[in-house]
Amino acid sequence: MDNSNVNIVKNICCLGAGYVGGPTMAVLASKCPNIKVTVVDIDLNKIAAWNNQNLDKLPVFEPGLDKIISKVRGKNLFFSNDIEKSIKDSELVFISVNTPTKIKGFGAFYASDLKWVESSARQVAKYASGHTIVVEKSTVPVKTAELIKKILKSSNSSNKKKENSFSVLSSPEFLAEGSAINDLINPDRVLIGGDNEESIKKLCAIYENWIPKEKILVTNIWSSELSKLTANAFLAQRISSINSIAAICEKTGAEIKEVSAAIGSDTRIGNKFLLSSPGFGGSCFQKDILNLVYLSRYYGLDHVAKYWENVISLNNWQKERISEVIVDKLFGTITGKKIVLLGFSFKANTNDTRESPSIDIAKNLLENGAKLVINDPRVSNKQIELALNQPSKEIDHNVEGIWYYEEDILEAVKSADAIVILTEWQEYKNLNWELISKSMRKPSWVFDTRGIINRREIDVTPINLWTLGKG
Ligand SMILES: NC(=O)C1=CN([C@@H]2O[C@H](COP(=O)(O)OP(=O)(O)OC[C@H]3O[C@@H](n4cnc5c(N)ncnc54)[C@H](O)[C@@H]3O)[C@@H](O)[C@H]2O)C=CC1
Ligand SMILES: O=C(O)[C@H]1O[C@H](OP(=O)(O)OP(=O)(O)OC[C@H]2O[C@@H](n3ccc(=O)[nH]c3=O)[C@H](O)[C@@H]2O)[C@H](O)[C@@H](O)[C@@H]1O
Repeated sequence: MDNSNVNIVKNICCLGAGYVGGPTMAVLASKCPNIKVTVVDIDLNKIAAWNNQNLDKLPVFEPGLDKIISKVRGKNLFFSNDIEKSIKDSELVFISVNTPTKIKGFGAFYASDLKWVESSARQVAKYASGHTIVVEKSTVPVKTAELIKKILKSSNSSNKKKENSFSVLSSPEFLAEGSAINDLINPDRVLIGGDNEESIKKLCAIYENWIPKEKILVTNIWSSELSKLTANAFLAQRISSINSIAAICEKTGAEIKEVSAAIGSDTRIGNKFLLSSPGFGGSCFQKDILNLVYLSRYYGLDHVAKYWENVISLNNWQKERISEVIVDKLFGTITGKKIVLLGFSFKANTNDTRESPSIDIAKNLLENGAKLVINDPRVSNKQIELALNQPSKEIDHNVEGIWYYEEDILEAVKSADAIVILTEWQEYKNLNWELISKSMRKPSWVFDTRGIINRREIDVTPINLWTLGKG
């Protein structure tokens, strides 16, 4: 697209300072020094945390993020509570707010709750001045842009004095947590959906500051919205597919890593996203598939809905079956047994625990009376308490179904019956198994749900090793 004639956008506002808004705007600001970027949020504590001088206290842990923040914060990147002024001053507003699954009302447990998107659109309608480009960055159901357009339009008709105009674009985000900075700097593609050519050109011109033109795809707005849901559904489907095969490996003596390598070398299949695991977590895969299921049902496509719903049921089964394997190997009962969980975030290199498989597995083990010791290099005791909905409690020999947090792994494993590796943190790849084995209760077990342990290092100890997807 030829953008040579467009007026360059100089002020951008982003509504939502979360896992997407924060890192995305930090990279955008660092690549576009002439654009002033202001990130706002209704959560005042979050904005305060983004402004914290101690970069270890940023609300999002993402490798490389602290360096970028230290370079651009206060120069052309600002985190602010002043939503009104930030919108008023901006020619372009990104909506990057949460769109979780509804938990009540029509469509509960399937549809996305769009109340935050709606409130964002209302804020823009109220405070914008002049022509404002509104860009959906949140993942939304197809046709959400219509809702945003209606809200923006109605604000004009209800306020005769205002002479604002709006155009709405979709530009979904494809970053993955833990690799967000690299994903934002070198994306496979950037997607822009819309019908207002002038606005599309302006957004293209921003991205072209660092992204090659050929990677910027322009589609109609509904294709853009649907592509985001589809991308996540396909990625999640690969994980459920490989996890289903891992279960067959365990029964037959095949090895999932070998199978993944064998099928992944077929270029039509590709070698990425074929790691078996305790199941996919994160705030989006399940939510976005449920959204697709809801959409399919809405349009009477029951077969399509069932097809995608099975990706989630396999994922749920994976977490359950791992919990069952643990109980089974520990002589059918874990009541009062000390089990160490290594990893609570849903994947390595993030402090995010949303929908982490560790949550369901921990809950299953607690229900069965285990005494859990939980370790994670980036997740705090408080986050785990919230996720498990149960306060931590020092081990009491008379109480079952309790857990506590332990920073020191060697301390955690003392007298433990089992260790379960749930997140593939680098810290867990090079543990001293000889030392660990000495302080565990015998017979001791290690359950490796990520396939990260070197079997030879365990073989020289008395530990029994169970590896996911290995017969
Ligand atoms: N987390 C991820 O890796 C990815 C998320 N997404 C999508 O991006 C969207 C945002 O996700 P996250 O950043 O993870 O959510 P988040 O929950 O971390 O952040 C959303 C923020 O928006 C704020 N907010 C809500 N309503 C607001 C309003 N009216 N004005 C200003 N701020 C408001 C919330 O207080 C919250 O801090 C979701 O739709 C998600 O599906 C897309 C790609 C990757
Ligand atoms: O919309 C979103 O939120 C994002 O969702 C995912 O990103 P994310 O959830 O951050 O992380 P992934 O790397 O996709 O991992 C998701 C889950 O799948 C698991 N996984 C991933 C890859 C794999 O081979 N096996 C596997 O079990 C991970 O451990 C994790 O629990 C997508 O990869 C992003 O493109 C998308 O933007």
